[in-house]
Amino acid sequence: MATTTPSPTRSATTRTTRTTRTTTRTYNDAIDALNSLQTPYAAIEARRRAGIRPDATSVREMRAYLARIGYTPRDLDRLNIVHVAGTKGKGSTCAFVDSVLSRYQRRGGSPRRVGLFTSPHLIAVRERIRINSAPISEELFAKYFFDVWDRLEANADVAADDAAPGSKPIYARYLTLMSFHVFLSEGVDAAVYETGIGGEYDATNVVEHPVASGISTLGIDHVFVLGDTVDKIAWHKAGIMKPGSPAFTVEQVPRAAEVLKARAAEKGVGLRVLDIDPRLAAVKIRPDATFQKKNATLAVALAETALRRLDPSFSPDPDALPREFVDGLEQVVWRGRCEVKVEDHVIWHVDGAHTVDSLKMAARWFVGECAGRAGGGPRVLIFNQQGRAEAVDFLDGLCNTVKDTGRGFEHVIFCTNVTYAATGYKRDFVNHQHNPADIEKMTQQRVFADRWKKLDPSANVMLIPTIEEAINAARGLASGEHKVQALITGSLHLVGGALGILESADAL
Ligand SMILES: Nc1ncnc2c1ncn2[C@@H]1O[C@H](COP(=O)(O)OP(=O)(O)OP(=O)(O)O)[C@@H](O)[C@H]1O
Ligand SMILES: [Mg+2]
Ligand SMILES: [Mg+2]
Repeated sequence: MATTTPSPTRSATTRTTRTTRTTTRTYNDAIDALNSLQTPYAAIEARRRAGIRPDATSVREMRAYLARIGYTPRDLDRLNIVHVAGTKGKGSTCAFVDSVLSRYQRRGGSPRRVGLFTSPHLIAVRERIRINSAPISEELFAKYFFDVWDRLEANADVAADDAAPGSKPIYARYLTLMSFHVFLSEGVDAAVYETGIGGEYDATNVVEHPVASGISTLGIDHVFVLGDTVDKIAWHKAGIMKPGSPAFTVEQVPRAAEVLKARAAEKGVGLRVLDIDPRLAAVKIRPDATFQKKNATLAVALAETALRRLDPSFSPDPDALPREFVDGLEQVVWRGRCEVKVEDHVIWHVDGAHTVDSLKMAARWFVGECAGRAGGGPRVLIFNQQGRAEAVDFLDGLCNTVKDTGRGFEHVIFCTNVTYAATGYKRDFVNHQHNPADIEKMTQQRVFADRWKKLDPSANVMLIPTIEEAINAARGLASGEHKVQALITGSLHLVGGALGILESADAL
């Protein structure tokens, strides 16, 4: 083991170096070094102002980094990758596929080991890289993190035309690169990959021969990077379809469907558009909602395709899903999505939705849960979405979906993503991409509050600095026999911080 923590070298994509020098290489050292690879707020703003959008250089750069750590894209074929893009439902679809494959894995035979790569993380960075459904340990994370670090430095000049010599990939790309090293080193033979942003130019798109590609529900998100219309967004997502690999999607809005079809034809890919799988009628999908059945439908097709590749004797039954599929779908664990946690005085509804459409979905789910209960104490919303000005427009659908039931939120709390009142952020949540002054002054939360007061003048709107204090404020609203019915939503950072507090521990 080396005795010094490396400090990040200067690079085209890394602008500030914040790594603290220590003499060990622990998980915390790895997270500090990783955090130093975040593009700082000022640089993001400069790019935005200059209108710089991602292009093919990002995938070329990933190939260069892959070479520096000792792999070729061909090596990735050993991972038998299922690749998923989409605006919403990527993570859920990937979790379903992983859960099904893990059931086959546990039975023995094929696959021998299942990898899952998802983003963002909810509670700890290491949950983005899982083996047999479990986040890799802190020790393993630190080991592979610094392996990659050292290899990048030792081969700093390899493929110098495609990635600046001595540079390191930015945060999400580093984790993508590291996941390949983890999975290849640990003998994973089936891996499920969620794209980060988009598809065509996403770091995961260095994969050339996926076993199957899946495109989940498309809608509007990340407009600065991907474009402001659903057809532009669909173009990016369609970039994960590869000649020679089957591709699947679900019913989409017409403009998105057209683009997917056209790009599939261009690439010579047979794209199948799936209706909700009738075999799911016998499966308890949670939540019992159309969007989740679409995710499950896509997952079934992807898992069947992967299993057929891994085990030539596997043949899907058109009439019923095998036990492993049913168990995998029913018992999947995908935290922070449609979770209910019951305390003495509060029923918490926790969902990481953070787009216009998914927030409406989350609101409908909340209303449905509340409707199932007699009486019901005050309705409380805890909301945040940091650093995205357009997030104020997320509020209309959320407010109206609940209000349309005849009863809106009586109390609405806007807080920042700062976890704790006393100690600030957990290391895994440090985010240099936000303007610290905005968090300090609660600039964004004030805009949210003003909008909500217009949407629902009868609501009691509060601004509270941290997640911890927001949770305590909601608890303080309980009175009498009826429990507070609280919805926490708007951001996975918020939801991850909240789960950590509600479970008074690392909820992983
Ligand atoms: N198919 C869908 N259509 C609309 N909303 C969805 C769909 N699937 C999930 N959601 C909503 O979006 C939230 C996030 O789901 P999930 O983590 O699967 O999405 P994702 O595509 O991975 O999102 P992210 O952009 O955070 O990576 C869920 O909690 C749910 O409210
Ligand atoms: Mg997203
Ligand atoms: Mg996700």
